[in-house]
Amino acid sequence: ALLPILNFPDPRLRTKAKQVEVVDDQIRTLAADMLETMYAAPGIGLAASQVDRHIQLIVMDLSEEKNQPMVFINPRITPLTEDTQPYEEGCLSVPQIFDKVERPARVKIEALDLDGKTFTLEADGLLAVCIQHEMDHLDGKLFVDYLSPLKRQRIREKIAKAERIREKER
Ligand SMILES: O=C(O)C[C@@H](Cc1ccccc1)C(=O)SCC(=O)c1ccccc1
Ligand SMILES: [Zn+2]
Repeated sequence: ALLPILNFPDPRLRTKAKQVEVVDDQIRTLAADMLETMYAAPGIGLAASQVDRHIQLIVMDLSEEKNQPMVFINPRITPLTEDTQPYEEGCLSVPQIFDKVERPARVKIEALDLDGKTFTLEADGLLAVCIQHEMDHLDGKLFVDYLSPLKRQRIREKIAKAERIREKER
């Protein structure tokens, strides 16, 4: 089922996600709903926090054909290098806004899969950028938090204006 995505500056996006205790059918159904919601947006990642479910669950699919879904449960990342790289990020919770964010260029990811089995993954490039962006969501952090206060204020005004226009059209 398609799930509603929370939009900045909704305070619920600032909630810290809790660990998943048991990987059961409820988690598997939520992961499937999150993938469906992500593909429909469209997006390449989605954290449970964005659909107002505050548990440590992330879905991603960086493939062109949108047929390589990845699921991370209780993910932990460790940077594999001090080198950082800038990347133009977007966010399904901050529509129409894109801006550069510096993040560690390579990371090691350790997480549970949908069978509850632990796996590790080394990531660089867009995979490293996206997993770190999603992990921030689970900590109640948004990519706009890395921008200047002035830019963040401008983004709030832009979103508020877009919402006023949508209200009028209704
Ligand atoms: O809000 C999210 O977590 C999803 C976000 C993930 C992300 C994208 C780019 C850099 C960092 C994190 C998005 O998917 S935004 C939409 C987007 O970037 C995109 C959409 C369609 C195709 C390719 C990219
Ligand atoms: Zn995001």
